[in-house]
Amino acid sequence: MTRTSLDKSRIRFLLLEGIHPSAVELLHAQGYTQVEALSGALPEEELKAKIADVHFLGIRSRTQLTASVFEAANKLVAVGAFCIGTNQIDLLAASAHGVAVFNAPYSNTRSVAELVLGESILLLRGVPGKSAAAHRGQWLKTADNAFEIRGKVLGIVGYGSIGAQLSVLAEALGMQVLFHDVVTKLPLGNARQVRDLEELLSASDIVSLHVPELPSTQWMIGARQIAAMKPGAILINASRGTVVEIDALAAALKEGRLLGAAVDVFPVEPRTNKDEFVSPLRGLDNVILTPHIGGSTMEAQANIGLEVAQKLVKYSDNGTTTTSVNFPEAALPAHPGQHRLLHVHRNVPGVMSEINKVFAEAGTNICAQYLQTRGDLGYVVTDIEAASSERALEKLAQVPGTIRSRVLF
Ligand SMILES: NC(=O)c1ccc[n+]([C@@H]2O[C@H](COP(=O)([O-])OP(=O)(O)OC[C@H]3O[C@@H](n4cnc5c(N)ncnc54)[C@H](O)[C@@H]3O)[C@@H](O)[C@H]2O)c1
Ligand SMILES: O=C(O)[C@H](O)COP(=O)(O)O
Repeated sequence: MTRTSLDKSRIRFLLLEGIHPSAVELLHAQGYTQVEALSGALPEEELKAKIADVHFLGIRSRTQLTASVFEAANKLVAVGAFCIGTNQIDLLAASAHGVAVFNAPYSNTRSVAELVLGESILLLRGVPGKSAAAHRGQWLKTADNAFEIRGKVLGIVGYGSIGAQLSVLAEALGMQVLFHDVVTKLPLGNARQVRDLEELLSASDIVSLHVPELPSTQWMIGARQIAAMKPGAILINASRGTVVEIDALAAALKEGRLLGAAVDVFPVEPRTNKDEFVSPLRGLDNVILTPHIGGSTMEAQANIGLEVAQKLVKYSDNGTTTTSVNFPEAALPAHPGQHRLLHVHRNVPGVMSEINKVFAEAGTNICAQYLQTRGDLGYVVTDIEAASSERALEKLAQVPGTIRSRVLF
């Protein structure tokens, strides 16, 4: 088993938001025994108090990692987002504190696409309303406003991992797929990229949103865009709650301008399963409301638990940062018999020469050295003989521009 400078039994992991037990099992199997796993997200002040002693933090979409949280996280080495989205993390603050962030970019793609397709079929048949009525004792047997999915036009906004997967599944059911993306994308199957959002909205029977939370996607579907949709169309949002103006959607549904909607993500979501869900969409029978469970399947969660825990272990054990969302990416080999110095610094001229001066002045022989940069961040990894590492680490920490340094052996 690889060792780290800090004994593994002293490295503390905090996992929030009900991360799948596969993560804990993997961490234990790799020798990390100090793992605390909690079921919900923590309010900022509680999180700040708790994070002070934590080396690795695991979260999902609910935990807000603000600059102020990173300020309080003196020992934090890395964050694992056990999900796709990383909009809940201030990535600039993470980088400024030398904290690497990892996520699971593909593990729940299929789960979201399947949910959206299922909801599309149910909404086209008016099932949510008919089911709600049946629960109240009403028998709404009618073909009015009930349609097959075959031949309908699906408009996908954001043709990334989820949008593209949905496109393939939808075509298998006989749908015609249009998509809008800010990037020109190779269409899969017979899908077609349209000129702009307006064209997609006016041509689609179902519009499904799959964009990340960004300043450019905030409230991108408001009253004007909903008015541009076909009368009787369906809107599905399983992306982020800030993408749709929820009051405008509620108004269109109440007025019967849309046939229905399915919403999985909300501008404000309860922090835990014990908190109340409040939304203007509550009580509308033609709306499927789900508690942000697009990616919540046993398959996806078990895979995500393993994938992200593995990334954290690799970074902890040997410094590898492959697929990090904010760090320079370095795929590092093993370093048997040598000590490995990891140095995170501001990417400005002169830092590398200062670092190598430290080794030259101490007469330290460098066995291997790897450098990667990304934006303002530089990451240099140097393997040296064991005898010189303690002194070298001390000196490296004093190099101007240093953000963080540690040693692995
Ligand atoms: N409901 C859930 O449980 C759940 C699960 C997984 C992901 N998500 C959300 O879904 C989002 C999409 O996931 P993904 O894996 O497909 O991401 P992705 O990065 O693979 O794809 C996003 C696509 O959106 C496009 N895009 C960005 N800005 C756009 C804009 N203004 N207009 C049009 N297109 C734009 C990008 O170019 C990209 O092709 C995630 O960021 C996350 O927020 C939700
Ligand atoms: O970004 C994601 O992967 C989804 O929003 C799922 O988030 P969750 O892990 O909090 O369910």
